[in-house]
Amino acid sequence: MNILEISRLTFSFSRKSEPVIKDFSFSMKKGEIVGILGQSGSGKSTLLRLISGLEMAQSGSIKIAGKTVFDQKVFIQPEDRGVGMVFQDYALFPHMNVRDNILFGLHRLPRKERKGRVKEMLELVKMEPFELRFPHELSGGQQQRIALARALAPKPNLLLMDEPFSNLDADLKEAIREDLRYILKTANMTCIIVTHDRQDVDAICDRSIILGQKQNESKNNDKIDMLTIIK
Ligand SMILES: Nc1ncnc2c1ncn2[C@@H]1O[C@H](COP(=O)(O)OP(=O)(O)OP(=O)(O)O)[C@@H](O)[C@H]1O
Repeated sequence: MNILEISRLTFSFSRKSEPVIKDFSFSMKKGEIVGILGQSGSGKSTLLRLISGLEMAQSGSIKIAGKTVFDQKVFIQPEDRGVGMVFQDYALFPHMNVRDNILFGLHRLPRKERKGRVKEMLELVKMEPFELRFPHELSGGQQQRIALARALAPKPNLLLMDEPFSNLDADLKEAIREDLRYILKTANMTCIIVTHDRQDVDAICDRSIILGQKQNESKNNDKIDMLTIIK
C-alpha cells in the first residue's frame, strides 16, 4: 500500500511569485526511506511543510495512508495527519526530562499504555538508562535519539526529518546514520529525510529524489523537470 501519494502539487508563497513546488507527483510505499536532496532554496523544507500541513498548496492533492489530507475540497489539520517530524535542532522541551518529552505526544493513547510505550521507544533507540535526564544533560547524538523516540512514539504513518544531522560532528554522524536506518527499519517506518549530504542518502535511504530547477544546465535553456529520480 502507498503510505504517501502526492499528485500534481503546486505551491507558491504569493500569487506573483514563481511556484516553489510545481506540478510535483510522488509516492512512497510502507516502510520506504526516501532522501530528498537539492540546492539551498530548491523547496525541500517547503515540501515537508506541505505534507505535514504547515502550508497549503494552490492545487494538486496529498493522500496519507489512503486518506486525502489535501485537495481542492479538503484540508486536514497537521495534528490529524498522523505525521511525525524531527527537526535539525531536535526541539526537545528543555524543562522536561526524557520520559516526559516522549510522553508529550502520547495523549491519544490510553493512560495505562503510555508507560509501556515510553519504555519500548527508549529500548528502540538504546537510551533506557537516560529516562530521567534533562535535554541539557545529553550529548547532541543522544538528544537526536530522544527526538526520534518522541516522534516515533505515537506511531505516525509517516516520519519527516529535516536535516537531522546538521548539528552533529562528522564522527557521530557516521555512527548515527547506521543506527537510524536500523531503528527505522525495525519500526517499519515510512520516512522522508531532507539532507544536503549525499552520504546520508547512501547510508540510510532506499532511494532519493533531487528537487531543483536545472534551466542553466540545459543547452537551450529550456526548463527541465524539477524532479529527477537518481537512485
Ligand atoms: N515564508 C516564505 N515566504 C516567501 N518565500 C519563502 C518563504 N519561505 C521560503 N521561501 C522561499 O521558497 C524557496 C524554497 O525554500 P525552502 O526553505 O523550501 O528551501 P530548501 O530547499 O529547504 O532550502 P535549504 O536547503 O536552504 O534549507 C526559497 O527560494 C525561499 O527563499
